[in-house]
Amino acid sequence: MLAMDLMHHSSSFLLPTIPQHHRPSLTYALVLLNQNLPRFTPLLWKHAQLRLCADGGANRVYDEMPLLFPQEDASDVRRRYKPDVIKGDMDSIRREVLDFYTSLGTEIVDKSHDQDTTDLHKCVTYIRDFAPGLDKSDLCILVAGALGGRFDHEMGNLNVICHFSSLRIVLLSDDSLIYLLPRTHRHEIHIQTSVEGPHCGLIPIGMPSRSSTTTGLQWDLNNTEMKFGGLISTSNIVTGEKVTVQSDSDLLWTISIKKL
Ligand SMILES: Nc1ncnc2c1ncn2[C@@H]1O[C@H](COP(=O)(O)OP(=O)(O)OP(=O)(O)O)[C@@H](O)[C@H]1O
Ligand SMILES: Cc1ncc(C[n+]2csc(CCO)c2C)c(N)n1
Repeated sequence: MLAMDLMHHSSSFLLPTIPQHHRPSLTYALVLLNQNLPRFTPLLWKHAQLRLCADGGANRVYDEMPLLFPQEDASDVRRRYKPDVIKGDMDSIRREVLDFYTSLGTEIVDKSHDQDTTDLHKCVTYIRDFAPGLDKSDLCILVAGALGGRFDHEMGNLNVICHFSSLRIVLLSDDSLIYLLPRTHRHEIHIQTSVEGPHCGLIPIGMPSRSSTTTGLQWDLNNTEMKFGGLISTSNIVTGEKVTVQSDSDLLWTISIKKL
């Protein structure tokens, strides 16, 4: 059998500066959803080359970014955090917010005719089709405000990372982050112990896993079967700075984010 390719993962986007030697060296795009902005959103914003708001996500940037800089003038903060694109079905963004960012030159993409895909899906499509010649294997899409709200939205957000399984997409809230480990690769996860862990989970998504194997966890899997309704790995603990995962089915990786 051919050896499977290794995929590296690291949450270095949660660090104030991303070390140059870090593998993989990624380009980040940020999508802001219509849900409480994580407190570290300004950091994600700084690391990202492209920033999109999914419909009502623009209200969050408009309303909540100034709250993260209470000592500064709100309108200064709003002008500094100008999204490149607002895309969605436009049923949640407020008129004043739309007018404000339109006047600053933000690109507005109105997809109100599409009531079958979520606003996050629409934003990921935009990023995927942006710069068509560009190799997307070095691209990582950070999604702020993806968890901890309405359950149908949370499941919709998880469905987006499964739908676009060949893209690196990270769902983030104040408390945790989630991404997909495709079965097509072996995975090496570098743990940023200053900002994440130790609680983590591995969840088979879409179909049962007949065999998953890990290293670096307190409760490692050893050729273990996992399925919904049977065993899934929750409340696991990372024991060091490296976790490896290999499975015959796609798994969700989740790890807690430290409150600093
Ligand atoms: N409570 C929430 N929890 C998690 N994600 C959310 C939540 N609310 C919105 N989102 C995300 O933000 C995106 C934009 O939200 P927005 O409220 O504009 O969407 P919507 O489709 O108009 O919602 P609704 O179902 O309320 O009409 C959604 O596509 C979803 O990905
Ligand atoms: C089976 C089914 N369930 C729900 C919706 C509704 N819906 C899904 S995504 C979306 C857009 C949200 O901005 C809406 C309204 C649908 N179309 N099909």
